[in-house]
Amino acid sequence: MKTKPYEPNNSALGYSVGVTLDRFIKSKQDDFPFASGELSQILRDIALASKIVNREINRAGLSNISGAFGNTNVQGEEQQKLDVVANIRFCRALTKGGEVCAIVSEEDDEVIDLQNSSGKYVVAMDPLDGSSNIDVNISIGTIFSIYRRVTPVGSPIQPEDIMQPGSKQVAAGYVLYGSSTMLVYTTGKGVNGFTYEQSLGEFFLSHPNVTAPENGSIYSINEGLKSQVSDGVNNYIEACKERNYSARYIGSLVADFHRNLLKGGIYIYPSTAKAPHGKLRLLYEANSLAFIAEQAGASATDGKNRILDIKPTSLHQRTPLYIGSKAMVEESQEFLKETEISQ
Ligand SMILES: O=P(O)(O)OC[C@H]1O[C@](O)(COP(=O)(O)O)[C@@H](O)[C@@H]1O
Ligand SMILES: [Mg+2]
Ligand SMILES: [Mg+2]
Repeated sequence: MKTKPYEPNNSALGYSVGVTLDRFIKSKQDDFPFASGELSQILRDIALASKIVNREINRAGLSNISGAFGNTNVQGEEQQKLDVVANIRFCRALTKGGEVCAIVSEEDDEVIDLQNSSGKYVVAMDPLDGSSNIDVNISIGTIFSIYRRVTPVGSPIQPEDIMQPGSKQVAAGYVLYGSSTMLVYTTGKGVNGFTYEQSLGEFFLSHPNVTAPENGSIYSINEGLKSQVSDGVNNYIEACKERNYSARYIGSLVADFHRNLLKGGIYIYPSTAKAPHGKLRLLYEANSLAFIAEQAGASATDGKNRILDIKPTSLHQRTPLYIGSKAMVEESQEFLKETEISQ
């Protein structure tokens, strides 16, 4: 029998759909720290939940899951129905996936123990970030960090399994529900971004090996906080203005971070008079994005210390955050030091 190798005539297609997230994960599995397939499964579970959440978000205005849930979470913040829905979807996917033993979620005051005697991983997550933007059709996100538990698999979960510094993350990522939906993640070997093709129900590699510009000309801060923040922060923002930098602030951390990561810029949520430890959460906002930032060549500090070096002391701990292009983060720290010295 005559045979021939498969040689598709790609010019007939017009475009190639490219590499799916699933294939990409498989092709990179050997890069993973423990390479047994469990971490790959967690990433798949997160991708699956994000597709469901994406669908819920898209139709929120037409369904009864928009608006407030009528409850406040442990942070004293009003929960939106979609915060609750997203939390359930991600927790369910991670439970059914079978690789996770515990979940830390913004929406749950305590650690969720999945009672999974074979789960080697702990996930910390902000199921829906930027929830004040849900009902006004503005970009929102999901943020996640994955850690390997440190105590023996099968034994009861211990605080040291949960309270690990960000430098111990084995993977982290975010999903941006924006003008298109994207999943961006790292396993400590660079950062890759995938765009969701809704009609095919698949994420495709669209942003291979993301690298952050060394410097930038975008600054992102809630300027309504001006009277509450330090002189150092205000002086740095003034310097940005004098250079005609662009002010861009969406109010969804994932969206603000993503833009600055690709275009070059800095996102600042400093300590304020009302929130001396800042507003953002270390375990499932700052750590995840700091890991991605560093893997892309950017950086993240709390104004003094590298975010990834901070040893957490409480589950929903907050931290100031200066994150983005290396040169901008460094310069902002110089402004903070100068005012500290002159005070
Ligand atoms: O309204 P502010 O104070 O500028 O806060 C905005 C920040 O708060 C957050 O919304 C907090 O996230 P949640 O929506 O997950 O609580 C960030 O996404 C965002 O950057
Ligand atoms: Mg958030
Ligand atoms: Mg949230």
